[in-house]
Amino acid sequence: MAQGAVEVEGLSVWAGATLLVRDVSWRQAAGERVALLGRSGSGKSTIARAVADVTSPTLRVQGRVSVGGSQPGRPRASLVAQDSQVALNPLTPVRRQLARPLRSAGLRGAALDARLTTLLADVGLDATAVLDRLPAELSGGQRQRVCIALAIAVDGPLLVADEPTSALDVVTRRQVVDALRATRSTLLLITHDLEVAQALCTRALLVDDGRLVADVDLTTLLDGPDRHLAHDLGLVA
Ligand SMILES: Nc1ncnc2c1ncn2[C@@H]1O[C@H](COP(=O)(O)OP(=O)(O)OP(=O)(O)O)[C@@H](O)[C@H]1O
Repeated sequence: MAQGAVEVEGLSVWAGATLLVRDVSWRQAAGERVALLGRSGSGKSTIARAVADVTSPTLRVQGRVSVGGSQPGRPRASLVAQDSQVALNPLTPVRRQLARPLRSAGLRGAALDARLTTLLADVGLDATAVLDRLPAELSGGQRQRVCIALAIAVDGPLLVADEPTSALDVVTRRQVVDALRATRSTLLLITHDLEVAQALCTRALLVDDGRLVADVDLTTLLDGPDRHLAHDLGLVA
């Protein structure tokens, strides 16, 4: 399997006797960016967390998720979660959290510092303003961007981004979109912002009531023959 290629087969997620995700399957080519779209509560985050293998222990996951190039004992995906507060260690300054994956990749000294600066600049942050702060000392939007920088620093074969731009202003949103595009990672993107989806992806998987109901081209979904689907799922007014 090529580095970053994704195969999801028969993925189901249960909360007790309730089926939250029903027998979902798809494939992504290495480097392909795919949007997961659907109305609120349809199961997108649950699918994303199952793919990233960070599902809450109260849920039962069935099915197979393979990511080409993932290493045994290491996460198969980096997750940019909706709640950036949870993703970061509250007691550790940003510098140490971001430096950890870079050190694992062999960076030290001036090369490490330079990478920290460019990583943060790519998400629109000034390194001197954030590196020595704790997550709680940052604004919500700054924290969200640190999470994205962290996911990019990990440089895994797959990036799963759950509403990565929802807390950001228009200018910062554009910077984050550019940073995500620049990673060249395979991306599974969850968003309610169709402009962001279009800026990053050409393909969309549509989710309704825990099922995958369509695998479509985003252009035909928003402006072409599949537009009725976008209406039915509440993606457009
Ligand atoms: N740990 C859990 N235990 C029980 N039910 C859960 C759990 N996590 C999610 N659910 C339920 O699963 C369903 C899907 O939730 P999910 O967060 O995946 O939806 P979503 O499409 O990402 O929604 P949104 O767009 O609002 O973020 C919801 O009905 C939710 O209440």
